[in-house]
Amino acid sequence: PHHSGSKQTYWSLIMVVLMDPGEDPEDTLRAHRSREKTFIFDTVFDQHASQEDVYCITTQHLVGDVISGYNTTVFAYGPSGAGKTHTMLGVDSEPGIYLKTLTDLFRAIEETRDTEYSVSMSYLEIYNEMIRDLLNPSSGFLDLREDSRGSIQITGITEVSTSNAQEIMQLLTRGNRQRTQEPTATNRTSSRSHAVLQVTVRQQSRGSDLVEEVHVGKLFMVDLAGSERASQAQNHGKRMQEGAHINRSLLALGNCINALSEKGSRAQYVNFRDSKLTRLLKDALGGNSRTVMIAHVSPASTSFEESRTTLLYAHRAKSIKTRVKRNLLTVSHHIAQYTGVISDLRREIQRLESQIERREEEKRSDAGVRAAQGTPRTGQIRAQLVRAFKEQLELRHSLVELENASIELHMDASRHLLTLADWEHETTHHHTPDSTPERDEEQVAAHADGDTGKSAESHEEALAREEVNMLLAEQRKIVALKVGRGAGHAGLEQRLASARKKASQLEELLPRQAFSEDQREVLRLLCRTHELELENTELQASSLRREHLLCQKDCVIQRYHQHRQLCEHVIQGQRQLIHGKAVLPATQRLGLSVVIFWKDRRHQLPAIQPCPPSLPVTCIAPRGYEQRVCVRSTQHTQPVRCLAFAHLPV
Ligand SMILES: Nc1ncnc2c1ncn2[C@@H]1O[C@H](COP(=O)(O)OP(=O)(O)OP(=O)(O)O)[C@@H](O)[C@H]1O
Repeated sequence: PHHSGSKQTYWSLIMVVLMDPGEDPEDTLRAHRSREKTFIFDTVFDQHASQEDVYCITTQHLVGDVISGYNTTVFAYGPSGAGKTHTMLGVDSEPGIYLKTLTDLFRAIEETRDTEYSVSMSYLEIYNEMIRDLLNPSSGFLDLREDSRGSIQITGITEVSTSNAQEIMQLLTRGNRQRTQEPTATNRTSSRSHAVLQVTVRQQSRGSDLVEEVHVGKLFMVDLAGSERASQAQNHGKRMQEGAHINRSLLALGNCINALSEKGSRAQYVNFRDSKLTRLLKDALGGNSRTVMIAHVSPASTSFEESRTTLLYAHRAKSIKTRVKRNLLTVSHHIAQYTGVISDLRREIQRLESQIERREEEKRSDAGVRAAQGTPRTGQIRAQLVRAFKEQLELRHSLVELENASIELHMDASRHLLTLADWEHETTHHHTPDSTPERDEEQVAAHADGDTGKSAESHEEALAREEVNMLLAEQRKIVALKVGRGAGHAGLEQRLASARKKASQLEELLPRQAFSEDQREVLRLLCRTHELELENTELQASSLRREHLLCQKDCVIQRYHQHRQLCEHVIQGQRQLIHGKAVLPATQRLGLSVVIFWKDRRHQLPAIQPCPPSLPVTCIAPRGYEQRVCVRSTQHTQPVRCLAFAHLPV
């Protein structure tokens, strides 16, 4: 029942009862074999639901999500002729979800001030496992590719930017006319392909001077081809072949839905690669997307089987859990800024060069000042001077790029080290409370033997360490490129210094007497440009350094936080011992319980290692650790309950 008291109708139906048409209510003997089934969904619409009702309840809430940078998907699923295209595209008098969503999206964007948005859309169909651009059908079949981040791209697809709802409806209707439609036994205008309308919303806001934040929200609206039973569809030849393709991709979709809905209870391999449709909907199905599935069924008794399979699919799809995260891209401005400075300077040089040329031509035509013109040698020197200046610019550009790469590498390495530290913290945390003296002794012995504890080290940790080593090696290479590798391998810095020297030598070579005032002016301008460029570069470098410092400070804060947690954990343990809450193993009760911090040389993080209770205690720091506290005691005749040493890093 729906209440139409207000302007908007609210639907509170959530149950579908699928009744078996072959069932005789009088036949009590077959009652227990009834195929009647009840399904519960988030919402159910009956034949009275308007396009507005369906849109408001299923899709409207996704508009805000897309604007905030989330991936969202709506797809219409169901047998042929059940009304999928009607729901998604609709007709001019009753437009469907496509147009209503886009209208709301543009309205929401218009209402938001101070933020820059750009919206683009593409419309494609998957017909017989081939992708066609519905906005530019003459472009042939397009390729589907997965980029390095795992997101799906369609190469060469037309992206249209428009905010006019009318224009969009025209585009979509025109696009839909290009869609492969054929009359079938079940639908006069049956869509023989899957249609996908993709809307991308980019929201740009300047977070700081250096880093720009970009939220990219994607909305997929999918009108699937109708599933059909070959026997009922009575299709032949081409139609049958299409039907087979449609059914195959829908089967692949069904398999994915099955596998995904069973995830969690038991591990399942989800094969998205079986069809273009599932590859395209990968994120929408089980990844980073808020997804709405609108299942369509016909109330006709002749459609009982289709309705049953559709409802079963939809029911399974309901249990799929996706992991949604906001798509945030941070665009580094470092390189852009430096490149900006350099191209400004290039423009300046060009201006100076044309000025020189212009002046020279003016002088050539002016016979009176011919004497003041430089000799051919002067012209050569001047050309060399400009070349030297250009060389300096190129070198500076390369240096800036190297600096940026080095910083990125450093930050990557820091992140890896923090993860490793976390891992170490976790393992220690894990080992300490339930460590037995025997195990502790084994561990220390293993460390003493020079074993770094590789057996205990997980494969992931080994990989992470390898990655850190690679990053550090890369960093060393960059340093070598910058400062050089001894004789014969001059670094960029050295080359820049010699280019500077060369330029000043050339300036010295210019014959002073033959200098016209114009030439002097040109050189003065060149010098000024040099100075400005230097100032600029220095400013950029210092802001880069500042940001790097902030980043480093973040890392340090995080490290201290981890360290504090570790200390709290130790203190808590010791308190428990003091108050007698924790029971020590018999051997330990008579011995010395010592907690020692070792300082990790590589990333300056403390590692906690309980010592064996047997006395005397000799602590050997594991390889890679710097020993900060060493406890040696032979004095304990009395049982010592607890001693704790905590050596905090400076
Ligand atoms: N709720 C509705 N109100 C009015 N007409 C409808 C409704 N649903 C469907 N129709 C009409 O029924 C016919 C079939 O619907 P539609 O083409 O949307 O089905 P479909 O599921 O997309 O089929 P196929 O998978 O074969 O493409 C169309 O003429 C459509 O206008």
